[in-house]
Amino acid sequence: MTHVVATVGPACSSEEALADLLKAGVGVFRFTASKTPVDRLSVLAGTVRDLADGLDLPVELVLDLPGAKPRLTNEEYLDLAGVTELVLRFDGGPSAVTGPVPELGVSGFGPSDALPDAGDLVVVGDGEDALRIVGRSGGTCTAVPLTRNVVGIRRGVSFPGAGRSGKAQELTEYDLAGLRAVAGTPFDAVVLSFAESAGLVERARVVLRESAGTGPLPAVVAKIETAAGAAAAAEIAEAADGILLGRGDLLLDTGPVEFHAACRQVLDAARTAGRPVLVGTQLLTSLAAGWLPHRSELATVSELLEQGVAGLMLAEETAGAADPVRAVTLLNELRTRYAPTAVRTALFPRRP
Ligand SMILES: Nc1ncnc2c1ncn2[C@@H]1O[C@H](COP(=O)(O)OP(=O)(O)OP(=O)(O)O)[C@@H](O)[C@H]1O
Ligand SMILES: CC(=O)C(=O)O
Repeated sequence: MTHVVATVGPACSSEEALADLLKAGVGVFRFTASKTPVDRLSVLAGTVRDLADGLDLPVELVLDLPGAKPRLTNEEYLDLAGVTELVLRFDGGPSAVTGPVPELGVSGFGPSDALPDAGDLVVVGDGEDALRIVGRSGGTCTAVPLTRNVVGIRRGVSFPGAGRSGKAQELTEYDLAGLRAVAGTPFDAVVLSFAESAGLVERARVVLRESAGTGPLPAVVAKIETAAGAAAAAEIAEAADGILLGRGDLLLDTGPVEFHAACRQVLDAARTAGRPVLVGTQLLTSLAAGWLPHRSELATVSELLEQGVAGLMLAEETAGAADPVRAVTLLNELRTRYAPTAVRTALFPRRP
């Protein structure tokens, strides 16, 4: 059975909104630790579990750990309309988004990392916005916006051409702290972002085992979202309990031409290893832009349902868009039409 997965965010964090999503067909909630500390997410996850129990509906709860990715540090939205120039500070310090020249801190750059230079492009989030660097002085760049949208909170940033794929990856201090905090929380699974090797999954399991003692372990889901991750999908799928195909970041890394081949590589590897695969990002985002969804999104979602993927994950559609219930309702209707299976099986049965 294909599960409807919803990302929790500002558009759906009230109890009423979460209950509405459960009633509309959400079977799995994803909590992103890139935006909110794990202890607060654990409390919210407990609320969702209680709501589901009260409605007598099954639910699984997934904690998504962000991995190493440069991010903006802003705690407030930044409307790019009317902004002609802004400052990017690569020391990870706080942002100041009000004022004629907004300042955005960027975290995730070490002292030896090469900074972008004049002429380079900075892509914000999944590509909703882009900036062009026009000058650099030490660790600070000036940039001009190429788009006019509203920049969300702590969005990831990427640097096309710089290629993050293949960078040696370790669990970050933040992810390690998240893994240590998971024991005893309601989470059924943790997601490791930017997985590019089986080793990352194995190291995470060791940390989980150390902190869980003899208690049950959450499942470990590897999020594959780089070309290097797709190339290593077979070994990652063997090691992990499930795969999340993160199409948002994947496109930023592969570029548009290799994107489809990389997605296929991941889906094939998960199927061969017999692991559940969730597919996420920009499944029904067009619903927020107009009344009817784009035909290409409808076709992709319906095909993924026919293929029998284990889950389809809404991100911005439920976390940030105006009408999360509408997106979930449509996904549920498509599921009934294209993947009609009455039997619900848990995605992540608890490991001993
Ligand atoms: N506080 C929040 N918590 C979760 N999502 C949020 C929040 N505020 C806004 N959102 C929006 O919800 C969506 C979740 O994005 P996504 O699933 O890509 O998570 P992410 O990987 O943490 O994001 P990013 O693209 O910034 O790396 C985005 O559109 C994001 O802007
Ligand atoms: C979900 C996610 O992180 C992505 O699509 O990149």
